Amino acid sequence: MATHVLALDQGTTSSRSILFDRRGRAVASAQQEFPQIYPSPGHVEHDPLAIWKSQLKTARAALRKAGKSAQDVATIGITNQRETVVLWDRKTGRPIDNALVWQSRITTPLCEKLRQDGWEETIRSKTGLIIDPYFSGTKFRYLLDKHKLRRRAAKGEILAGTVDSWLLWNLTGGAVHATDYSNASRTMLYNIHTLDWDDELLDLLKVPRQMLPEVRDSSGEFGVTKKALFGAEIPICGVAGDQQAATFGQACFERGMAKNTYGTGCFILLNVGRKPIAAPPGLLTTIGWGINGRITYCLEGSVFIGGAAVQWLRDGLKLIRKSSDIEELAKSVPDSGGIYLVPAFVGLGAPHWDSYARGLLIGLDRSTTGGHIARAAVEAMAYQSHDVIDMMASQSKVRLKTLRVDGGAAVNNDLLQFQADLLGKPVQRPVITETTALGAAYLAGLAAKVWGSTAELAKQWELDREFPPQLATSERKRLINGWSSAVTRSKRWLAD
Ligand SMILES: Nc1ncnc2c1ncn2[C@@H]1O[C@H](COP(=O)(O)OP(=O)(O)O)[C@@H](O)[C@H]1O
Ligand SMILES: O=P(O)(O)OC[C@H](O)CO
Repeated sequence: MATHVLALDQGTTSSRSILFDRRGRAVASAQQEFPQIYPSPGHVEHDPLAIWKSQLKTARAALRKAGKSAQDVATIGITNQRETVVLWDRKTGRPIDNALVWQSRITTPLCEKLRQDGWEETIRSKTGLIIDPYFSGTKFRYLLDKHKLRRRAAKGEILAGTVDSWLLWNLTGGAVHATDYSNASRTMLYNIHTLDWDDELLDLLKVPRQMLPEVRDSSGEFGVTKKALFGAEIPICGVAGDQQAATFGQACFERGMAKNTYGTGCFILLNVGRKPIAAPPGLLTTIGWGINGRITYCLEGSVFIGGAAVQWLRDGLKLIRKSSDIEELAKSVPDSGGIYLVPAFVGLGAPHWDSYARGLLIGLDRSTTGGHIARAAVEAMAYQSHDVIDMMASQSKVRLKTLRVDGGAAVNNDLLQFQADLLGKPVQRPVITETTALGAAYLAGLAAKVWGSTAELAKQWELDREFPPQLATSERKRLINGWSSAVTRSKRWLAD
């Protein structure tokens, strides 16, 4: 009997596949990086075929490593870097151009124009999003304009989608053009109240509905893989954007439960229940997942530079050799010595959304060492996450019950302790931190009846370590005031 679930985790810098058993344990995994393409400053692209080929290769490798075949796999779940868009030809399956990656700022002028024309409120109320090049809508329009494909798109000859749809199309041999609620909610074209592509916004961005995927439950049927790919057909029963999948993998099933993923950036999602509550300033309302047509909504705050600041210390300043060395260097000093690093390297994301802000290191004197800077870089992840979580908790009327954490930098105990200290709330790290892939596996496995209910999944969540807050309120306030004034100084740097 097929008892395993294969998760395909298509990330920004690499494709990963993990095979899970019934108890949610990773049996085997494989990962492959693929090239990042930077055609001009602020513009990032991927080759869609490199995405597909690397994903397929890792899926096959994970099965091989586990000594399993397609017959052992009950279902596949897909999770993906979000907002990144691909256009392809329905007949040939060939991509029209490189994928425009979520980080790309290429549509900044178009977004500026939408803002000037007063679309902010309409877009916010319909989609839960703010106007920013981050989201897919303006990217679809950019590619349609660039290749003059609107007429063919309107006839359904050109298809468009986020990375999940692109993988689904290839996995099913061109039989299925679909996405799930969570990915659709990141396009700036999807109405999160009516649960449909929004005609007014499609018109505004001149995106023909015919090219867009059908939107389905995150946990449900998405077709089967083409037999030639794995030797037998495997049902695909789960799809979700990677941050939503991580929230699901962390078993944040109840209102008030939140997760923070500390990776290149930091992505915080708070489950707010069955109603799409309006987000506080600077935050987004987004769809977490849909199961049997029932939607769970989340508030989201995305911090663009988290662990990437540690990479900068490694590659730019050469203060450390590998990312994990940051821990020892940071421990060489008792505190940051009043140093703050605001890593606004690509502007600031939530809750500030200032694309003109730039990085700032402040408070230096002759006693400053690499240790202080290392500490400031780690603390910056916690400060930025604090700003988002504080805004979520104080202005949304949803009480934060738990903060669960994951991502590559969540191995850093000092970071998590500092986070708990800043929030005045405990932080919980689970045993399994591959929560993105696990979430995709759970969504697929629920639909394929590998697991019976979310209650059963919640029981599988296991605590590795809890970090209780230890700092006095006055000290917490002092630190946060210092941080806030550093952030203020970094804002609008380029604009001025
Ligand atoms: N011990 C550590 N302390 C702080 N940051 C770390 C540590 N180990 C890794 N990182 C950072 O975590 C990030 C990698 O996390 P990961 O979840 O793999 O990222 P992503 O999925 O966004 O590529 C890198 O930016 C790296 O610098
Ligand atoms: O691929 P990641 O982990 O960097 O995640 C990217 C996010 O989905 C962008 O919104």
